[in-house]
Amino acid sequence: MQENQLYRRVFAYLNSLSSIEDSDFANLFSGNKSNEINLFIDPNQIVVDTFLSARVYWSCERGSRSRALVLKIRRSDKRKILRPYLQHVHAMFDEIEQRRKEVKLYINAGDEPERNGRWRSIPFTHPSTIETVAMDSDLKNKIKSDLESFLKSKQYYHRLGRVWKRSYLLYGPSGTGKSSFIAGMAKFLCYDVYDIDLSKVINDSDLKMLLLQTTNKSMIVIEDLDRYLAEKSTAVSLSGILNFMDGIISCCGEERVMVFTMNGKDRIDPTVLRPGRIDVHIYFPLCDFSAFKTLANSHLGLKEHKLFSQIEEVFQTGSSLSPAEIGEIMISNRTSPSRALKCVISALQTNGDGSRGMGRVGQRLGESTSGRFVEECGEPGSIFCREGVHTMKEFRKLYGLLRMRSGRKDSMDLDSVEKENSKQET
Ligand SMILES: Nc1ncnc2c1ncn2[C@@H]1O[C@H](COP(=O)(O)OP(=O)(O)OP(=O)(O)O)[C@@H](O)[C@H]1O
Ligand SMILES: [Mg+2]
Repeated sequence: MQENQLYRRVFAYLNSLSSIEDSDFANLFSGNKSNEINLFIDPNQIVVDTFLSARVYWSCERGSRSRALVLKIRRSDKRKILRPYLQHVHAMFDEIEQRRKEVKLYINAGDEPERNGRWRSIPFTHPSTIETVAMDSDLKNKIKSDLESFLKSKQYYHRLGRVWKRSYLLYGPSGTGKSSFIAGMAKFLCYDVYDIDLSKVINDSDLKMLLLQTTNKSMIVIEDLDRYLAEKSTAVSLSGILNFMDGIISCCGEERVMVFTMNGKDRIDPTVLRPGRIDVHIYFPLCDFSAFKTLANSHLGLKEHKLFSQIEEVFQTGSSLSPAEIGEIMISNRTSPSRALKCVISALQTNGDGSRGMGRVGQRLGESTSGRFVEECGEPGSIFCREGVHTMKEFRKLYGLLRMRSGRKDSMDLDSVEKENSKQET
């Protein structure tokens, strides 16, 4: 049921051979870099390769449900070169991968039996990195060193008889950078991302199958797990999720990082959150003054400004918005940093009681035609004013059934990280 890794390796190796260009026909695909064109072996095409002065012939066969690569070697050469040749292909693949250095995003498609496998991939070009996400710098460094020590811990996990995998929960209100951080983690690890859409998973065993079809060195992501569990909007049962996270099936692959996101973990069954299923908890808070300064620097190029003290005071009254909301105000007003800061102040003051709706506010920013900020910012023509923003009152009216206090705890499960770090090999 698992993808034959040798197939993937040979396929990549063959497509890197110059002889593929000499054949009468091949498939042409545009690459990820501009002007890049890739040649892929075509069914019935024969690609010739040479190894230790022997010639070998590859062809590609495609049935309705399977694909195969066929290797032909002269009988007299077979004993001498077959194994070393395949080892050579393995080694070359590692080099190609190293050069490729492109992270892929896999998405689970609906059930299409005529197609091979359930995952579809595209190059993962999300622009976020760990560095571009505004968060407490100590916490960021701890997460980075946790990831680094995971990468180095193969022997350690094996000695313990544990699967070499680690699970992270990113939780916090909408628009606080959880998805962006996932992209940053994937790039930091150079892992492919398998993003599981639970609404497309047919049942528990389908979820297992998806897991079996992921590769090593990959990050498996389930976003909004709390919503799926609360709304029961997936055909997967709670026990299906638990087994996926830590069941016997999760041992069928290694070097996996699992990442789950939630808006809050209060309503989650504690068995989901137990160590092993979730090793590290990372809280993504609403914007505080320090995160605001990071955003002002990255979005407006401001390290200091005379309005900063006023903004700090507003934050001290308990007002807050998500980094997505503040970032959006800054982007829309980036031609005038002072106006951007004034707009941030108005937005924070409008949200002055320190609590806020925690619906998916950040994602709805573009939908309003509210002109409220037009007067407040005195810039009737700006894009931000015309298209960008609801007032917080309007947000609440629309989405404000759920409210939450904007606590600011540094909630990574540091105990477990530190205990483990101290044990891990360097
Ligand atoms: N901490 C942050 N630092 C920098 N940019 C941020 C931060 N949080 C959010 N953003 C920006 O806001 C937008 C939304 O962020 P993102 O999708 O990562 O939020 P999220 O926490 O996943 O939200 P949701 O819970 O609704 O999925 C992105 O464009 C992102 O760049
Ligand atoms: Mg998200």
